Amino acid sequence: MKRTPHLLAIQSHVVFGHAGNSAAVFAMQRMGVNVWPLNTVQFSNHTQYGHWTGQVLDYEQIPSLVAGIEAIGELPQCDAVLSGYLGNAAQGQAILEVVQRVKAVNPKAIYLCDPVMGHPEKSCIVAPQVSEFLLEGALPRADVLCPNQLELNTFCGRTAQTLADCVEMARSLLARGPSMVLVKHLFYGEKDPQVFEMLLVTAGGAWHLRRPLLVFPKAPVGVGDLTSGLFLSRLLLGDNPVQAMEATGAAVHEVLLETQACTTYELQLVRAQDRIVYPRERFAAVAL
Ligand SMILES: Nc1ncnc2c1ncn2[C@@H]1O[C@H](COP(=O)(O)OP(=O)(O)O)[C@@H](O)[C@H]1O
Ligand SMILES: Cc1ncc(COP(=O)(O)O)c(C=O)c1O
Ligand SMILES: [Mg+2]
Repeated sequence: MKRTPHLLAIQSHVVFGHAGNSAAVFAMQRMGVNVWPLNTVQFSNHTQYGHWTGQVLDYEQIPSLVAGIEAIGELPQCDAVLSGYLGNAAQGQAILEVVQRVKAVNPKAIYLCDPVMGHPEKSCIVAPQVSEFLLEGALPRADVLCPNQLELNTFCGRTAQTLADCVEMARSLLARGPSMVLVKHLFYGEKDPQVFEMLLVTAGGAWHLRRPLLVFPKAPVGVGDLTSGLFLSRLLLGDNPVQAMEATGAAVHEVLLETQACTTYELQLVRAQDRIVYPRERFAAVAL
């Protein structure tokens, strides 16, 4: 029997709605992965509502919780660490310690970093110094990096104008640490406004995926977290990076179609659960 992979997911939790672990955990479990959620914050709701209540986890809890798992002998089962929304930069350093610990007991384990940097225009609020941590601390240590366009631009210190720019910029990150970069959403000067585009770059090549751009009164939140979580899940389940990108694009599209049909701001993950696993449509990644 094929072993079920285990994944330590370190990102936000929201009591109401879907962002961070609250967007990704259920979908990753539905895809067939054992998820160990470790919540960096517990907020009432995601920050794009403009106000929220709740707390940031004390950063020392992160290694402490992982030490607890190690003490019961289960840490070597951990196949991957995912990090996303951080409550502060100290949590980031704590996660790097955890990655080191996991790799010490399972050298095959991978670290996927979704570098959630915040987006003041979208009211995505992230603590100060988190961006510096992601640029200096996380990038060199990540095996897989899943930025959105704004985050890619920040890592590279320039704004992409063309698709060729995006490819070049993502490739430049391969020299700085990760062996794989998935840009979850491309946005550049010459972009076709009718399509939603993703880009995957590895040492072996670059692939471009196009799926329909859907119209929402207010863009749903948590899409990036869902994308990173599903991409890592598919890799752990044995997909090659291109297959993982295609499966992820198709699954996320199904969630967004259901969300659009229900006219809700929050992602319709529960209603779309079967289609996350068995999407009706596939979008082929094209080698560039
Ligand atoms: N097919 C789509 N049509 C329209 N908007 C989309 C689509 N897929 C994702 N989005 C929106 O695009 C934005 C970008 O998401 P993405 O770059 O994946 O990550 P992040 O959520 O980290 O910014 C999100 O606001 C999301 O709601
Ligand atoms: C608490 C929390 N977690 C995670 C995110 C990241 O969400 P996204 O997947 O849209 O990048 C946000 C965005 O506002 C947030 O408020
Ligand atoms: Mg994001």
